[in-house]
Order: sequence, then C-alpha cells, then structure tokens
Amino acid sequence: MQAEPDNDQPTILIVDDERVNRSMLAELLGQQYRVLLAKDGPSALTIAARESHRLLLVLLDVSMPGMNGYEVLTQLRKQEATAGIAIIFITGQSDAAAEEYGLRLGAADYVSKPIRPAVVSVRVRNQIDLALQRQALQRLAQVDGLTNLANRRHFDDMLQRCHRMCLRRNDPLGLALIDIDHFKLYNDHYGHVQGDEALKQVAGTLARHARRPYDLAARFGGEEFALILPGHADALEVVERFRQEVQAMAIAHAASTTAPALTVSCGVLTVHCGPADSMEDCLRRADELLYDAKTHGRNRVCATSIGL
Ligand SMILES: Nc1nc2c(ncn2[C@@H]2O[C@H](COP(=O)(O)OP(=O)(O)OP(=O)(O)O)[C@@H](O)[C@H]2O)c(=O)[nH]1
Repeated sequence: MQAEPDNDQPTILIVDDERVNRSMLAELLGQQYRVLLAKDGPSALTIAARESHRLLLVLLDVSMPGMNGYEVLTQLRKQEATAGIAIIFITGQSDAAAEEYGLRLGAADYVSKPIRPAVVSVRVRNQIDLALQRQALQRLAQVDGLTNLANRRHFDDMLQRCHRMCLRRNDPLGLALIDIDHFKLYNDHYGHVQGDEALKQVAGTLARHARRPYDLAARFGGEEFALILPGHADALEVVERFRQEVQAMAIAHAASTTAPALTVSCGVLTVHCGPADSMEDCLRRADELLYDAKTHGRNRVCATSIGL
C-alpha cells in the first residue's frame, strides 16, 4: 500500500505493525514526502530492495512480531543497494540501553512513543536533508567535470558491480574503450579550448548510446572514453553506431591524417561472465582491441568475445 507517487518528493518508508501508527505517520509526512508503508519486517525489506534507488529514510518500529526492527536494519545493511538508507527507530522502549543498541547498529536517530508529531517532523526533515546532501556529494564524486560523464573511479566501481550482476543473471557484459584519433594534433591545430569542446561533443554522443538503465558512459582519462553495456549481446553494433555518429557530426579536423573530420577508434570486448573473470584483464583485452583499431587505420571498431 502506498500514497500517491510523486517523483520529485523524497521517499520515506514507514514500518510499523500497528495500523494506527502507520496512518498517523503517513498523514503527518505525506504532504512533504512520498510515503510508502509496510506492516512487517519482510515486506519492509521487499519494498526497500525495490525502491532502493529512491528511498532515503526508513522510519522503523523496533517491536514487531516475527522480525523486529533491529533484524530489519541488519538485513538492510547487508545488501549493497539498501546499506546506505538512513534509519530512524520508533520505539516504546525508553531505556537508554535499547537506544544505545539501536544507534550502535547504525540507526541515524531514535523517536520514542507516544509519537510527538512536531518532533518527528523535525527529526525526519534533518535526516532527509543529510541524505540529500550525501547524495549530492556522491554524485559530484562520480562525475567528470568537463564532460559530465561518469569519472574513472565510478567507472571502475560500476564495472565490478555490473560484472557481478551479469554473473548472477548469466548475461553477457559488453565493454568498450574508445579513443579520439589524433587528438594531440587537434589540440595543436585548434587550441586546447576547442579541444575541450570537441571532448564534450563526443561525450554527449556517447552518453546517448548508453540507453539502458545499467549502461554507463565514462571518461576513462584524457581523450579516452569507456562504455559498459551489461546484458548486451550486441555491444559491437552499439559502438559501431556511435563511431559512425561521431564521424557524421563532421567536427572539422584539418590536421588528421585519417579523415578531414574527428574520428574515434574503439575496442569492444563481450565477456560471457565466469566467477574467475578479472575486470583488470578484461580492460587490458579491450585496450589491446583498441590498439588493433589504431594500428589497422583508426576510425574503426575491433571486437571479440571471451568466455564462451
Ligand atoms: N583539450 C584537451 N585535451 C586533452 C585533455 N585531456 C587530454 N588531452 C590531450 O589529448 C592528447 C592525447 O594525445 P595522444 O595520447 O598522443 O593521442 P592522439 O594524438 O589522439 O593519437 P592517437 O591516439 O594515436 O590517434 C594530448 O595532447 C592531451 O593533451 C583535455 O581535458 N582537454
């Protein structure tokens, strides 16, 4: 059961076995937040897993039949997707030892019953503000400032995660390394500022080719880009379309010995995942394919599959 969804509002999950408490908190917080409700621990875990990308805060009753609030918190912390969600415990127990135990488990705050609406509102707002600040900082730490693509650190992180996901789902993992051809000559000819503009244009085109939810376009470093395409058996086609689109943008490159326009070379590896795969080895293999594309004339894609 959930209130009317609103994409712009922060999402809060209220977990309480007593209907009257759920209703009271939902009414109190429903104006400012998107509120989801759960009546027990297992359904709280299901909702949290499904909504992990949007869920900022869980208001969690400690005493519930079956699975208590402490167990719910412990389970949430075990899953990567839900580990960072802030928790406020709601409890009828007023002893300091119980409060200390909950805080030690990782709760952000504590609210005692009977619920005082004004206090709950402020405590919730404080935690939501903190969660939004954390999210903003996290985003900044993951983005390349010039191109707005994922930065190298985020790319490395996501490559490991996507590998684990593809392994679980028995899906192929597409991985591409991309390098702008003769970019030193471009900078030398047109200047560094125009070089930056060209990098942004290529990055924008690459981002449009990362279409599915888990696809990731990244700046790998300098004038090198990367693409993670989880679940794509057609990574070669995706990257080939990108290469053609860059060429069709016709960004003049008078100093290039490959074409009169800016072009890219690409190495594409499709990994049929196994538990022993090393992502470092896969990147090395993709880099060799990129090198092949460079040595075979540039403005082309070289691809192979491994692990079949
Ligand atoms: N404008 C600009 N240039 C950059 C940036 N980062 C790296 N570069 C330039 O990218 C160029 C890369 O040069 P090289 O590694 O020699 O590669 P290349 O000239 O593209 O040659 P090939 O890869 O063999 O086609 C260097 O001149 C770097 O200064 C950046 O953020 N902005």
